[in-house]
Amino acid sequence: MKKIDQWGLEVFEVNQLTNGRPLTCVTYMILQKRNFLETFKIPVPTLLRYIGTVEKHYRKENYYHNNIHAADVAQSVHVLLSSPVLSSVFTDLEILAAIFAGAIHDVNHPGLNNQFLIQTMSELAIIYNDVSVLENHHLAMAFKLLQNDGCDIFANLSKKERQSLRKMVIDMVLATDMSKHMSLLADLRTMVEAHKFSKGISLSINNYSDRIKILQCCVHCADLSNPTKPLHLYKEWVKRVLEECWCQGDKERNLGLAVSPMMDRHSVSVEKSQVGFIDFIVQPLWETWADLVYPDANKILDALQENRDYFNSKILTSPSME
Ligand SMILES: COc1ccc(C2=NN(C(C)C)C(=O)[C@@H]3CC=CC[C@H]23)cc1C#CC(=O)NCc1ccccc1
Ligand SMILES: [Mg+2]
Ligand SMILES: [Zn+2]
Repeated sequence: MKKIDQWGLEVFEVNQLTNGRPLTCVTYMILQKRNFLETFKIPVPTLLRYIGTVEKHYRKENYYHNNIHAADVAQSVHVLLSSPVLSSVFTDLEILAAIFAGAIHDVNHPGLNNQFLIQTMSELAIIYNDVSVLENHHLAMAFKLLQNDGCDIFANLSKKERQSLRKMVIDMVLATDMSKHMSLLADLRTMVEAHKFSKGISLSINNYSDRIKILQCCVHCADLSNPTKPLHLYKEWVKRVLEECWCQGDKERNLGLAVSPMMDRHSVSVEKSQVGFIDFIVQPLWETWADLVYPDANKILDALQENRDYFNSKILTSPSME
């Protein structure tokens, strides 16, 4: 139980121990730990039925975008929102929404990215008119499953709470679309700069757009947290994400489509691209988040630096080793 509060939970072990139900286990433990089952009158059987159904709708055949990733993101959100700097900032409803968003944020992911779905004019791209196709699908699926018999975990929330939670979850999951990354990061930077002037005053944000911005970044950070975890976990995620990308690359090649650089198993240097991923995407986001919650995320930032140095050192040695 106490491990549920730690950064770097052995989520692959949890997957083994739970016979492939890490999401159900982790989500239950988090809500239990936060006493949300009482606060929001969520009956345990209803929770297990709903989250068990959601877990089944994550595709186990995906190397990366599966229920283990969902459990990892939900638990990472839980730890990030436990940051002392954020302790009295968010309401229980906002925290419930963020953990729920983390748990469902990739449900029924096809193991293909938006670009592929759009280029092949897939059913999903037609339904969502090429706009955040995957992210809209994950949301629609998650809320649809709530309507299954005995699955409405939010049945005992007030109408107002249900509407507010639904809006926040939609805003958070849509923000996990990487095409939104740069604008989200720019907004977070602006907020952190503004906050620096109100030195010392604890993070007091009273308008929805600033509050949701931080929650969106929290879920986005959790979604991009692989490089900040203990190296053995990070390496397992790299293996999985590349395997999934290369499967897509193979499909693109077979369809005569241009193979995106990251998807080509013959071209990518794993180490070089990981360093690129950290330098261009992960580090800028995490140093801004670490600024916001200073000093609570310093250890995470150090782990990121160590992992980057590890992959960077591998680049320097591999050419000469060949
Ligand atoms: C654990 O590694 C990873 C974990 C996740 C991702 C994700 N990438 N993207 C985009 C950035 C291509 C997504 O939209 C995915 C869906 C949502 C969030 C992030 C996901 C990429 C890698 C990687 C890598 C890797 O080795 N070089 C590839 C790379 C190098 C430089 C810049 C971008 C990618
Ligand atoms: Mg996603
Ligand atoms: Zn994800």
